[in-house]
Amino acid sequence: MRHCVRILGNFKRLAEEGRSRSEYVAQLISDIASYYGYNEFLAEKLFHLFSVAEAIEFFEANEVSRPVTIRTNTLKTRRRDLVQALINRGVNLEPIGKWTNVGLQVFESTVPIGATPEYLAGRYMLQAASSFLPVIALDPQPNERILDMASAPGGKTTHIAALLQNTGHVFANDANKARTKSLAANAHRMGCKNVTVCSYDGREFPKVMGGFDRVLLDAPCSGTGVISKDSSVKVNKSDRDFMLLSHLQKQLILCAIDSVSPESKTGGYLVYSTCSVTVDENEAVVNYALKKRSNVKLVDTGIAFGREGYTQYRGKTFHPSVALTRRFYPHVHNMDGFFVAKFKVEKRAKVTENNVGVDAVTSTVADAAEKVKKVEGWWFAFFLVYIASDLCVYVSSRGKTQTDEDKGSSCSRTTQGLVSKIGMKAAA
Ligand SMILES: C[S@@+](CC[C@H](N)C(=O)[O-])C[C@H]1O[C@@H](n2cnc3c(N)ncnc32)[C@H](O)[C@@H]1O
Repeated sequence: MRHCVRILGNFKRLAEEGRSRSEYVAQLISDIASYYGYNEFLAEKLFHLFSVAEAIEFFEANEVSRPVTIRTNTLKTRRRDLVQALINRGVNLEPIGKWTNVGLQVFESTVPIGATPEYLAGRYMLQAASSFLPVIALDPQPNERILDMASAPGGKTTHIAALLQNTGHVFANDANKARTKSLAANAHRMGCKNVTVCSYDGREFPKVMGGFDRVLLDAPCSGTGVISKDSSVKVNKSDRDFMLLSHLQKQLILCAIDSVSPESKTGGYLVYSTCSVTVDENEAVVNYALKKRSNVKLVDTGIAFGREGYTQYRGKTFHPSVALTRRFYPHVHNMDGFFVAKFKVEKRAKVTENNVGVDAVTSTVADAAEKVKKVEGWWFAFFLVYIASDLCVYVSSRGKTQTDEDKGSSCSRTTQGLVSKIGMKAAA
């Protein structure tokens, strides 16, 4: 491996005659796969995210556990008081960094950190540092109505509830009903009185409920950012898995966007996050959302560190604003691999009577007009838009404007207050 890395670092001078760069790269990927125990497909996918030398750092970092970190529950205590209580029990800990005023890193402990009286009393949550980031980006404001679309076991839900100081309302949803038990238990333990737990496929929103000030979509993902915690990811992911995940994430993100109220006085934001580092699950999903929903734009995440998202990757070009998204890596930030994007949702430019899927049609029409304009000139483009806008009104009135990818998502904006009808369980 070292040999290949050295040669690829100075190919012109060091390569053997007659051996191409791609031969060395293929050899290196195969060596990485066998040395670190990945299937070759995933080793290659992850390798291409970095320069050669950095790829090795990434694979090495995945072999090492990340620091144990906890989040102070400000509904029950102050960080200073928690530190004192835990020091008294023989825990050696200190603040994680300047970017969080609730996080603590545990260096060593004479007691199990997940079973102290302070833990059982809900004064803190055992939580990876990277998991703080989406909630920092979400930046919930008191009295807001917030949807956590894929929320179990509730690390981020309980963080949101704490930032709301138990005001407003958090709807904590997860499609997996069994997982909502630990979510409800965590909400209870942490003293969250503003959380309602529900179990829907996220793609049913906003049909079941909409009009949220902010939505967090911490999406189901491949987990390529948390390999140090779950090494099974190294061998159990195939090309098909990434295709299916990306497809689901695209459906979910459109529903998440449509669940945000553009009229919100204090918010109107969506945060999309994953604990994966692949482009298919991150920039490609965000870029898809930008294409499908003309009423959203990416904004700064408000997180002071992290690498910019890719705007170009292996022949794919994304919208320039995708640079506003943030990537976090184990070998760079000493935290799990993570991705965070923040969208502002604005009012739709064009509203029809039933407001179903209009954007998809108008943007397709606009795209077509743009192509025609180049070939045939302005007059023909105007003619096409005129005809097509009639078609748009016709199609949207029939409610059949969604693409295949949109279809499973039930993303109509028929927001109704169905809370009493949908069998929700109050967590507190
Ligand atoms: C990354 S985990 C969420 C972690 C959680 N946000 C936290 O901080 O504790 C992704 C979650 O998505 C849920 N999920 C998978 N498919 C879903 C869907 N179609 N709709 C809603 N939730 C889904 C999974 O059950 C899983 O709990």
